[in-house]
Amino acid sequence: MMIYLDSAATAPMRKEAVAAYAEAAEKAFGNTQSLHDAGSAAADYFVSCRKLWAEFLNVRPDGIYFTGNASEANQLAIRSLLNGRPTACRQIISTKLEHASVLSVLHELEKNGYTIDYIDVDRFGQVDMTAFEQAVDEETALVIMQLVNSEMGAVQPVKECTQIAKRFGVPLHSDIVQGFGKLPVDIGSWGVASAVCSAHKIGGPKGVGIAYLDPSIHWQSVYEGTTHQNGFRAGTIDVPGIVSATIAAKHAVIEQPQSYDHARSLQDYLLEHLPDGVIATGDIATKSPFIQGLILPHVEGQWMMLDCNRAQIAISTGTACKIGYGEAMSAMLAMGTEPDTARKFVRISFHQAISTRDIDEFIRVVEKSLAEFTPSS
Ligand SMILES: Cc1ncc(COP(=O)(O)O)c(C=O)c1O
Repeated sequence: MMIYLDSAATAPMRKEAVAAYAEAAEKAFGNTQSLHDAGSAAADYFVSCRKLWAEFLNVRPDGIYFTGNASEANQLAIRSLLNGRPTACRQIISTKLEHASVLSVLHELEKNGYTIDYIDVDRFGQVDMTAFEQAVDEETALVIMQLVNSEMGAVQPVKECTQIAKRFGVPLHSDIVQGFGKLPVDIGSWGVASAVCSAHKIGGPKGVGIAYLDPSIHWQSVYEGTTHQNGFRAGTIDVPGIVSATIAAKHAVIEQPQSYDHARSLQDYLLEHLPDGVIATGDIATKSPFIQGLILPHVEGQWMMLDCNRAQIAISTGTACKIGYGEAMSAMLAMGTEPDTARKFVRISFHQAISTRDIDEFIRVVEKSLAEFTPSS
């Protein structure tokens, strides 16, 4: 059986989430907009899911929206918030460690007259808070700060950044995809304007994104004339997918402290047994233990990934959304890593079913690979 060390790309579905999908697909197949009983049954499920997500995030239920994935949720939340900001505010503050779905929106916004201020990060991926504080002012339109970086696992101080931004009346959007259900998350008390989660990273189905938009903040839909979800997102609502995502989230939230401890023990075990010459990236004391970057001594990440795959171990060379575009190590470059070193990067990521025996097997394959592939070969 495959040893799956790539949960940051997507996690296996929880069996409770699969069962919940099947049940809701039968009982709640109606269109939530329909006025007959089938529509009402679907709408009831939808309303319950909104309430539950509001509890998970500690926010108001009328701020919860569902989308086709977190990439779409990032895009819609960012654009909806910007549409509600004064036209004179044209500066956006973020970092180069954001997910591709955010970086691509920023790229488009830059072409449309916004200035993007990418705050420097240190070699561990931590945002420079002095530079951040100096960059925000009344003319800032939006701050975009992810919670956990998907390549290195660096955790950003989202709460502190939100407080600083709020002093100037600036909203903050946070992509919490790699943090929700893994680290303690309290969106309500952090005070962020918007946050985004993805169901498939926590054992839910592919194709469900969750967005929170603070209902007290002025935002404007990117769609015209849609009556779905308060205009935030157009289209018939995927109730079975949302029910399944909600059940997955419920389990992830309940199990979060144990999952964290488990990931931490796997990370520590891996670091104690690292093969000679392999360097662990990130600040172990502050990073997410669910994601571990490794720099190999003389082998390219792509090569190691293929070698592991031959041994039935799934790892990755970075975020799945960028692979194939020659940018897999862009986060590392932002952290000041040389391109040659960045190419020797692999990422492994953990979930509940991984054991230290799986880590032993991974180490054995890496050691064998490194020994076989000498620089002169
Ligand atoms: C930090 C982060 N944000 C957003 C996404 C996009 O999630 P989805 O696959 O639901 O679009 C990912 C997935 O790789 C991610 O790691």
